[in-house]
Amino acid sequence: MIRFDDVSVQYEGTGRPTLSGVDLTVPEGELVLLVGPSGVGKSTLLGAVSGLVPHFTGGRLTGRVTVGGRDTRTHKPRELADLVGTVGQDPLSHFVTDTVEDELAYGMESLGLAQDVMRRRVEETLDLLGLAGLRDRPIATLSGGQQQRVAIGSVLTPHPRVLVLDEPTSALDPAAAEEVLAVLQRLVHDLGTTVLMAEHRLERVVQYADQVVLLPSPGAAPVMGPPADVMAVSPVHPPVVALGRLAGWDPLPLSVRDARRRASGMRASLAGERPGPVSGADGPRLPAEVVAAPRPAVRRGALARLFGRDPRESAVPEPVTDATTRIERLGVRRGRVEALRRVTLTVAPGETVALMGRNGAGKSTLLAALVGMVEPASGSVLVGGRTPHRTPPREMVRRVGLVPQEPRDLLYADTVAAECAAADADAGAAPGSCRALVSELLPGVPDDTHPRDLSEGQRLALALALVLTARPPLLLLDEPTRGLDYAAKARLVGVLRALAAEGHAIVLATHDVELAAELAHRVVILADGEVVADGPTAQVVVSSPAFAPQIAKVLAPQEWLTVTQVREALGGVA
Ligand SMILES: Nc1ncnc2c1ncn2[C@@H]1O[C@H](COP(=O)(O)OP(=O)(O)OP(=O)(O)O)[C@@H](O)[C@H]1O
Ligand SMILES: Nc1ncnc2c1ncn2[C@@H]1O[C@H](COP(=O)(O)OP(=O)(O)OP(=O)(O)O)[C@@H](O)[C@H]1O
Repeated sequence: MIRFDDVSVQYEGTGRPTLSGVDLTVPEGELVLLVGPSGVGKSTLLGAVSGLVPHFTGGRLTGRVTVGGRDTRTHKPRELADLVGTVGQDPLSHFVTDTVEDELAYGMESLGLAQDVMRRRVEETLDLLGLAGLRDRPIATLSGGQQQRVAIGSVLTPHPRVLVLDEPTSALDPAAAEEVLAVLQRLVHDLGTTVLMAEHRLERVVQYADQVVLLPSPGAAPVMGPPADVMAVSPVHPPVVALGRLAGWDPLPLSVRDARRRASGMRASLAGERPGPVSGADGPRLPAEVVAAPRPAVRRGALARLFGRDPRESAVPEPVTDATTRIERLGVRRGRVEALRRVTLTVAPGETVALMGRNGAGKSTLLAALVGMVEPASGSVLVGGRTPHRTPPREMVRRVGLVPQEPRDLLYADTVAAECAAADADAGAAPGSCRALVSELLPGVPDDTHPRDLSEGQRLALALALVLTARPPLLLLDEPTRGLDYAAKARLVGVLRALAAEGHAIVLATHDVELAAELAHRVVILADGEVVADGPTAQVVVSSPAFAPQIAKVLAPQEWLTVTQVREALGGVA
């Protein structure tokens, strides 16, 4: 159904091709998963199928890509619309209408489908993706995960024969991700739809794949095969595969269920052991330049963007008195929605708290309240002794830094180097501090690249580095692992642990249960705007089918959370 014949893609201004001599066949009616490290060219490969590469991205494509027999170089994306449905990494940039219902109908309207067919499919899709309650909502007021569901729904309604999905579950809560994957699997099994999907969170998807395509490194030939075979050699793999490799299980397990069946011996060997602390397994990994920098910090450009004001005017340093973040009986309204209700929470210096909960539960709203971007309807918020929404941004930035869900919101310069130079200057940090952080988080990001041309993971690494350069006492991260591969995630964990050890308080809103297990001292679960659980990570997540990491599910009722803990307890080597 999809064929690549000797395909290479090279972007302008880059020294070497991103894809080189790719030969690949995706058969009709299969779900094929595309995996590989951040920035390796997954989005580029998907773009060549939907025709976005090179028509919209620029660069030079040689060789031939055909979908259902149509050459994507001679057919514009518009001329493939009846055949291929595409969801990109940034749903916001794809929306063409204003409301949920209109967006679901748009693709069918452009294909000229009959009114009654359109009506029926919109209703079906609203139900299928849990969007019925949001049908009249302006898309701009939806949470990140709600938007991602609309983006997926809008490509399903025209019933294309081929679906091309770039990280379709990156903003979804664990249950929503399972629902979406079940829908995709049904399309593949019942309608013979062909699905080509890139995803970093392999723990969510690998068990659904018929075949896996691995791009091992930029420009290298892809490796394609049955999931277990590719996982045996892949540098990116989910925790159950890491556990299987550690134990030498053959065939490798791909799902929690497979691993549980194999794990009785391992459970017995671990019975007398107690899980070590998850944090602290790796030493601190802050680059020297950053550790050496004095702690100050105004991130001017970024703040002007976030707050609509430039906080440069007279940044007079003053001591931060109360370092504990205190939220009491906080209520926040957004439009007609009561986004937070009676939320009480404290975060002490040195503590890392993971905020979890379904899409739309209020996580981003809580982070927005901590930086003063939304105003409480009731209750109080204190950060560094100040009430955020009443405090000038130039004073708040010395107390709190936010990496938003969409990293693009922080980027405004023309090159990576210029962004970093500005961040160093704003933070009063040693020149090179920000750059060292980018390289630490994701090596291989070129200095002169325009931030617009970075891959999703590279862009996130840059945004993280910009905020981390200022080393704010309270660091807020909204879904910080979107687009990051496992290695980049491990490096992020190292940097954040080092910051926590230095006394920074960290709050991360995340759907990434593996990240929470690795990093968080405490997990707070929000449901419909209220706190429904708040406690030590192991206690909160181990008993939760939605929020438990894979290792906890495999080894329950024992309280193991990560492969590193198991490896250390068994005293073995991976
Ligand atoms: N329009 C462009 N112009 C120049 N370089 C680009 C462009 N688009 C992507 N690149 C570069 O090509 C490489 C591959 O990017 P791509 O987005 O395909 O990677 P990816 O595997 O999807 O990454 P991620 O997992 O982080 O999403 C990156 O180094 C990126 O900086
Ligand atoms: N401007 C707005 N007008 C109306 N409702 C809004 C607005 N902004 C957010 N909401 C609603 O407030 C609720 C909380 O949104 P929030 O973005 O805090 O959720 P979240 O937990 O971060 O979700 P996700 O996991 O999807 O990112 C959602 O139901 C959302 O639709």
